[in-house]
Amino acid sequence: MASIITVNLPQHSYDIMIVPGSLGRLGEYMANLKLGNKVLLISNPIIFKHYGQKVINSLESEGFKVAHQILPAGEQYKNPNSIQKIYDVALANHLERSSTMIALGGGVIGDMTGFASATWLRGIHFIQVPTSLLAMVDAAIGGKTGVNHVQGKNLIGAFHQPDLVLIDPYILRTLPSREFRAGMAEIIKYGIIWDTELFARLEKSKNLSQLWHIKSELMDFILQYSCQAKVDIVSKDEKETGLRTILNYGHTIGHAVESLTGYTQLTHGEATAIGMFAAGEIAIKLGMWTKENSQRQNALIEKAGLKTKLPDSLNISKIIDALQKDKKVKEGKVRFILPTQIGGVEITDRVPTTAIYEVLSSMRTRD
Ligand SMILES: NC(=O)c1ccc[n+]([C@@H]2O[C@H](COP(=O)([O-])OP(=O)(O)OC[C@H]3O[C@@H](n4cnc5c(N)ncnc54)[C@H](O)[C@@H]3O)[C@@H](O)[C@H]2O)c1
Ligand SMILES: O=C(O)C(=O)C[C@@H](O)[C@H](O)[C@H](O)COP(=O)(O)O
Ligand SMILES: [Zn+2]
Repeated sequence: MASIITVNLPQHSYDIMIVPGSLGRLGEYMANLKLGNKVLLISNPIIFKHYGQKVINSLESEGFKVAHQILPAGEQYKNPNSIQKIYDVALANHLERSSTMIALGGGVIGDMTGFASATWLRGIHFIQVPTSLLAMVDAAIGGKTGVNHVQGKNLIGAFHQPDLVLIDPYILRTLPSREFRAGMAEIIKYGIIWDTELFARLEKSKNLSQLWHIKSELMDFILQYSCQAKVDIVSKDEKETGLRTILNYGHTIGHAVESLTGYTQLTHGEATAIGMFAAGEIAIKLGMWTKENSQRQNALIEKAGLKTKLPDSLNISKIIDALQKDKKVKEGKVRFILPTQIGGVEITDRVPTTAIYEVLSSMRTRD
């Protein structure tokens, strides 16, 4: 079922189109936006092989002049070096202020293309064509763009909203199951921080770990409600001065774990699941939410095939140190998003280090 969600922001509004089979119509949708005719398509080898030519044909049939740049796949390549490569191609192809960069990929390609488009000529047009579940429900929406620093996740970046987000759910058919499960982590996040109806639907579903076990009506519901949750939050607080911070649920510990494992061991969704489990345990310790609710959250995480143990290689003190590099740190204090009920969280800087230490210790596979 097709649907359009409009993101209404003070400076720049745009549509998220969720339309099955729409990838081959990207050129048509873009033509309607009346953007300049030069386009730089950014993708990775895996995704480009599946979908690149279809997208190029669609754009060229509408008269767009298309250049493309393929970047290596993987979170470890989400770095300033890849951005330099995008700039080089933008220069070689004379991209102008009216030109557009298109991200055809998961969150890694989306975040990097967004950042390159935010900074090239101080900002050009940008279109998100998310291909992973995680990017469809989260990364492609809301204008957070950027790259990692070796020591910290997404430390370099900019807010830059896209002109269009085109979601073609059929593309998910080629997504590896591990990546599907990673997307489920952010979907469960919306259930905890915002939407009790979404949470209840996830609870009712027998399987959340494989696309082919989920009925298409449920998948439609999940895409629609997750995108809507993100839009509701971002449209109230575009630049994360308050409410938007709750979208970081599970990311405080999750990001530390990602950077300490060199961005290679865990997917972003897997690290977020670990972070949500930890946040739940910390909230129980502080008397902020019940064991029963925590079990409901953790049952969804498990149903999505996501693990909640820390990788063996990690040292707990190093995780605690790494929390200091989180972007939410304010006046030297680490801020956590902790659950208080299903559909509600609180932002707090009052988490004793001992509580973090105890929880993380309990999450090791060995003592
Ligand atoms: N900007 C934001 O608001 C935001 C939100 C959430 C996450 N993120 C970022 O997004 C990134 C994670 O995104 P991700 O989970 O999409 O990872 P990803 O971009 O690395 O993609 C995951 C893997 O799936 C493959 N893939 C993607 N779509 C495919 C398809 N349709 N068919 C076959 N293979 C496909 C990719 O090639 C890649 O190997 C992280 O860097 C995270 O920080 C950003
Ligand atoms: O859009 C947001 O805001 C989020 O926090 C969404 C997160 O899922 C996402 O991983 C985001 O990139 C994290 O933001 P950061 O500011 O902590 O890097
Ligand atoms: Zn995330």
